[in-house]
Amino acid sequence: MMTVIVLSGPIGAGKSSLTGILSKYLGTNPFYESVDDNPVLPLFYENPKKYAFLLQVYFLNTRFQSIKSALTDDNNVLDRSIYEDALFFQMNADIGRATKEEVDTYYELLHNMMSELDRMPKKNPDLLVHIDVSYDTMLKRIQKRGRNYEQLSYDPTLEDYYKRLLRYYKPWYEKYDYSPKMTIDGDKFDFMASEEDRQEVLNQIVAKLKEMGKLDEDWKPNLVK
Ligand SMILES: Nc1ncnc2c1ncn2[C@@H]1O[C@H](COP(=O)(O)OP(=O)(O)OP(=O)(O)O)[C@@H](O)[C@H]1O
Ligand SMILES: Nc1nc(=O)c2ncn([C@H]3C[C@H](O)[C@@H](CO)O3)c2[nH]1
Repeated sequence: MMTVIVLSGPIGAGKSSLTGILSKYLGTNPFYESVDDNPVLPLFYENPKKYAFLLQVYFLNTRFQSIKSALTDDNNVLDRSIYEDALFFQMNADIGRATKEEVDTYYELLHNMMSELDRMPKKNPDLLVHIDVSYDTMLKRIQKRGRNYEQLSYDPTLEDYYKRLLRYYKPWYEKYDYSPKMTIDGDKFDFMASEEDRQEVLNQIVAKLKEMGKLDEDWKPNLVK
């Protein structure tokens, strides 16, 4: 059975990490967001006002490409949903980093591209797994990962940007209804360092997939790599 799982959550929540862990466990394919190979991301952090729109179009394009492959392929796990793109752009527009014309053009393009998905075998993911984190956890992980342009030492106004992002995520997740959804407590579970925590998180996701009928009741991971 073809199952598409999408991860969501703020910067540094652990989406890429969990995408890797989960896809390995389920024996499916991971699809990653374009970050280290993204030529616009450093430009954006250097000059957000100038590059917010370009970055948004860049992400929309790469995300659309991975959705097209993921929705036609077998079983997949996607690192971040396309539904979060509008959240990012709305927030950037609200703090004056995009003009009204850019916002309108972006939304029209987004809707136009999303309507193309109607032709796909499936339009929405089967499950959204949201990683919930506090500001402190988010910041710790951003520091641990160490991308220069995401550090507060690079730009102290990022503190406000990150706190604002967390505020935008709450209502976004509550409203999200394109598929069943579940939350992982990213403050509580250190699924990178603790084997026990990792297993607990995987168990929660597997239990949800079983409850949804996406995995058989007696499903066991094939741990032979
Ligand atoms: N649950 C966790 N416990 C401890 N460390 C974690 C956890 N999740 C992620 N990390 C660490 O935090 C850092 C950020 O994780 P990751 O790159 O997976 O985040 P992300 O949500 O994909 O971020 P982005 O939105 O920026 O792509 C990495 O160094 C990772 O090892
Ligand atoms: N402005 C903006 N809009 C987006 O849609 C978007 N999606 C991701 N990102 C940034 C966050 C992390 O630094 C980095 C990795 O997630 O990329 C975005 N930034």
